[in-house]
Amino acid sequence: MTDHEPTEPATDESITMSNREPATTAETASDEPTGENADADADADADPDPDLGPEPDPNVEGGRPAIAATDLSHAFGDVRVLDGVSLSVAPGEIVALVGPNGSGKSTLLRFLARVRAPDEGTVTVASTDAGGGRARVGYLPQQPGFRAGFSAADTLEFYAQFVDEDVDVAEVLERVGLADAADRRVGALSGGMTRLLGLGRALVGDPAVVVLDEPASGLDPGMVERLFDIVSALADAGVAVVLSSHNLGPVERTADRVVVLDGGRFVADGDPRAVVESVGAADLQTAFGDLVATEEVTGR
Ligand SMILES: Nc1ncnc2c1ncn2[C@@H]1O[C@H](COP(=O)(O)OP(=O)(O)OP(=O)(O)O)[C@@H](O)[C@H]1O
Repeated sequence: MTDHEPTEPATDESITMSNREPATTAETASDEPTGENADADADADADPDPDLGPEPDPNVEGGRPAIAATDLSHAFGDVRVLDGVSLSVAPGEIVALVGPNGSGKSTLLRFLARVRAPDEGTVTVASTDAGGGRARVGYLPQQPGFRAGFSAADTLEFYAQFVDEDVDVAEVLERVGLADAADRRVGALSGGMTRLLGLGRALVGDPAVVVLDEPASGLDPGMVERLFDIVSALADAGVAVVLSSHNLGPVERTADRVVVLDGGRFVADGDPRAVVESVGAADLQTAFGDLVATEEVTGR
């Protein structure tokens, strides 16, 4: 840490989450527009017995999911966003969540990251080691926010304090393509670079589950490819990855599984080829248009 040590967490939702500790930005701040921070207190409700981890699932490769969401339902006022969706993700699996604007992807990802709890349903994350290691989820929110005055490296050093593992911040910055920007003030980073820093923050401490909300948004084509390469490398290392994206080309090439969310439900769930073939489409982009009923942002 340098002499510019951050004294408080950044300004958005969290990062690498641990059950009950550390006290991260999930508890202290949010990008939620309606004062939902109190919901972070409901994390325990979302994960009633985290030490046990998810139940074995015969549909999941290897038997036991890294993360399992069961029967999640949620409404914002009159708007029912999720209607009984369940999702299990195996270690090393890449699940891409796609859907129209406003279909509830970010909401679902927040539940998976356990920065807030759904009205109904549970989210359970496997412990990182069978003997009772804590269950952690690395999370990139849709709009990562940081203290503008600190450097990229100092920012990750700050978050490294909250994990047990030794963190090589330079290596994390290298992984996400920000090695040359290590000493740059966060306030001077471009939008895409800020997102990459958010990705780096999600990877601090090598969580077994990573939840990425539109990680490719705002990245140039080369960085989009690099982003999906990073995702593939994470999966190869056994990390369960759940991401949302509107970049359907890279999603089709990279994801093991595509889940299409529309109308509060999953309207397709399978490997990209199966989803494309299920509607006789040529590619995922075309299949997406056939699968989703929403023709405009309707508030759902
Ligand atoms: N905190 C909130 N308060 C009230 N309504 C909300 C809140 N968060 C989301 N919503 C509503 O829930 C619905 C789903 O929003 P969400 O951000 O999850 O969609 P999304 O699929 O991630 O959209 P996009 O692709 O545009 O990012 C929208 O109608 C949105 O207006």
